[in-house]
Amino acid sequence: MRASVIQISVDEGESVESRRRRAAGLVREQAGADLVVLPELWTTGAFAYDDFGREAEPLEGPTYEAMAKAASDAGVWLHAGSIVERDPDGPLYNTSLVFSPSGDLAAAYRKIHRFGFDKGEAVLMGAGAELVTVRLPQTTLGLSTCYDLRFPELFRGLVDAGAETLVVSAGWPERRRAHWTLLARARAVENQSFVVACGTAGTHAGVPQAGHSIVIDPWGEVLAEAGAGEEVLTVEFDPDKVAATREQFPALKDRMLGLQPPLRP
Ligand SMILES: NC(=O)CCC(=O)C(=O)O
Repeated sequence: MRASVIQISVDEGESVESRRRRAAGLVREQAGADLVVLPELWTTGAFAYDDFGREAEPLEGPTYEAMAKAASDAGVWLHAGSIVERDPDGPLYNTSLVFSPSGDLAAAYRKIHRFGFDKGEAVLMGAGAELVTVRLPQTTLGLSTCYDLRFPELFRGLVDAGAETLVVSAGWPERRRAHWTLLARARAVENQSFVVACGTAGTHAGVPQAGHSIVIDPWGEVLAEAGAGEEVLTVEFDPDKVAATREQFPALKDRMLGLQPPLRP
């Protein structure tokens, strides 16, 4: 299986419209890949909170249109990263879109863990409530977005739902790059799954981005890692390695579910 991870640069100097055109062009160039992945909120930038309201779009808005067409032109499964979704009956959401090679929407995932504590995304957006997996011919994807990476129970839930390849679409800052790499590898090892983690390059809202998109196998080995700048990371991997790893080292079978808190303080 061949995956292309598009670590696009998100900088204020470029308009959203221009970046949308460029992203669509980069997706088209990946014809022949099985899976193409874009990062979180690459239209506005994950930290450009002041732009969220202005750039919010309906689910089937301009980014949806451009990405559906790019997926079908390239004939690839496309995780199109996330958009600021304006729900007509509710708040804004940080919503990831996955398209099939015919350009049909296969899944939408609303980010569950919002970043910012008591500001930014955490107050500007609503929280998703549903885990989302997507069945591809070669593997089952489990979807997550950026800050979700810090919450292992989300990934365990995805594995319980059949995920074998955990996709992390992110806009992770350079300041915490060590956490990004460490957590991505931990999620791969503890879930005996591939991790395909796509971040952004560039600087927006004064926040330099980490880049360093990374693809990790179920044993925790790094198959490919990007640098800091804009880059398309291409990697081949064997999806059967998930079943083989889980069989050879069946740690997932030793889970002790329903542990109780101590009886005495
Ligand atoms: N966009 C995000 O979710 C940022 C997450 C982050 O910076 C962190 O977890 O650290």
